[in-house]
Amino acid sequence: MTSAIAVRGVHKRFGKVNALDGLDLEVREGEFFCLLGPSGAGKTTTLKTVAGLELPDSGTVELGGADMRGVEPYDRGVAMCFESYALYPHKSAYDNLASPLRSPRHRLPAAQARERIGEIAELLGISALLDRPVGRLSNGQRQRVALGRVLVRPARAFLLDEPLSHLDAKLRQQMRAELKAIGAVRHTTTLYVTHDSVEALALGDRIGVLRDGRIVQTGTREEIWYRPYDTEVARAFGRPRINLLPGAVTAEGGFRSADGKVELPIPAGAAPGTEVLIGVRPRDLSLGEGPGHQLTGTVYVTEVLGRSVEVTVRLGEQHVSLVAPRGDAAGLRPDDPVRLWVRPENLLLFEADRPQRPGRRIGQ
Ligand SMILES: Nc1ncnc2c1ncn2[C@@H]1O[C@H](COP(=O)(O)OP(=O)(O)OP(=O)(O)O)[C@@H](O)[C@H]1O
Repeated sequence: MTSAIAVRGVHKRFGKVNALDGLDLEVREGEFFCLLGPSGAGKTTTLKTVAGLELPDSGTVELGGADMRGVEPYDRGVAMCFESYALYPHKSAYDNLASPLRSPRHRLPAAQARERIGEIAELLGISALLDRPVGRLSNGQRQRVALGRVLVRPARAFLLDEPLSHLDAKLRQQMRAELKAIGAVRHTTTLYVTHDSVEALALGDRIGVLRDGRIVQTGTREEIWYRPYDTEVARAFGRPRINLLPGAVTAEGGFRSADGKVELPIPAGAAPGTEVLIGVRPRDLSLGEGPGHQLTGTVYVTEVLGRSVEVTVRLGEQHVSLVAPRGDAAGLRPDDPVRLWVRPENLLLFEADRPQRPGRRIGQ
């Protein structure tokens, strides 16, 4: 099957900065693909390269199987929404939404245009603002108009650059839930850029993790969550963050922490003496006794997170955090002894981190 978007071996330099360093990316037809990466990873440059607003130094961009070399942005048929949105400040929100439908290529009869705009405005919660000049809207309202401007016209793909970043937390969460339900989005290949892993997990049919201008891992949320490529990917997903205990593989093939206080069987084969990190997510550690590996420690601190409690436990010289239902953690005080348990399948094993090179996961 041809990919809707294929980026192959793209390099892009700005002076001394290697913005894209051999980027490979494939987005399938109709897929909602999230590109996740920290600031400066090359997310915006990737979108601009697909849109044709930046030209690769080398490598290719294909849309629907066709090489885009020499094809102008306007002729690529993609619709892009920038974080720094370009709107007409003196025109009304309605006119801003309508302008793409007045271009020769996407012209719609007035009644049909009104219907389409009404529908998108409704879904984005901006119906009441349509008569207002965009210059007098809040940042969050303006951002929704900018998103609407992209979604209003048919496109072969939507390229969205942090389109919810200016919304307050509540609206952002609500829009996140609604965005994928918008008919146009459901039926159109979407490449969505974000630095927010919660957003990527919530929205992405698949997620591509971008680092230093290259994709380090592509997968479904389950693949990225359960089989992270390395410690940095593991740390990027999940709050509180994954616990990573340093130690080494023993002569018997188990794990012993660096301080000698924690011993665990390991989930994958690794040579004795190998320096490793054993990873367990806070929600996979439980208080008390259960069908898994048992650990003992003392309470360091507890913090209420709504209906659950984050408990930080001292295990030897290390701290681990776990998230427990409020009932289980009620009454725990600093220095109380506690027992913990973890299912063997929830342990992840990584090579030790080295400078500039996060430890890779060991095992299948
Ligand atoms: N036009 C440009 N001129 C010079 N350097 C640039 C230009 N555009 C991007 N860069 C540099 O290329 C690198 C990647 O930038 P890019 O904007 O793609 O990252 P990003 O992942 O989108 O970051 P952010 O989340 O901060 O927007 C950065 O180091 C940036 O400073």
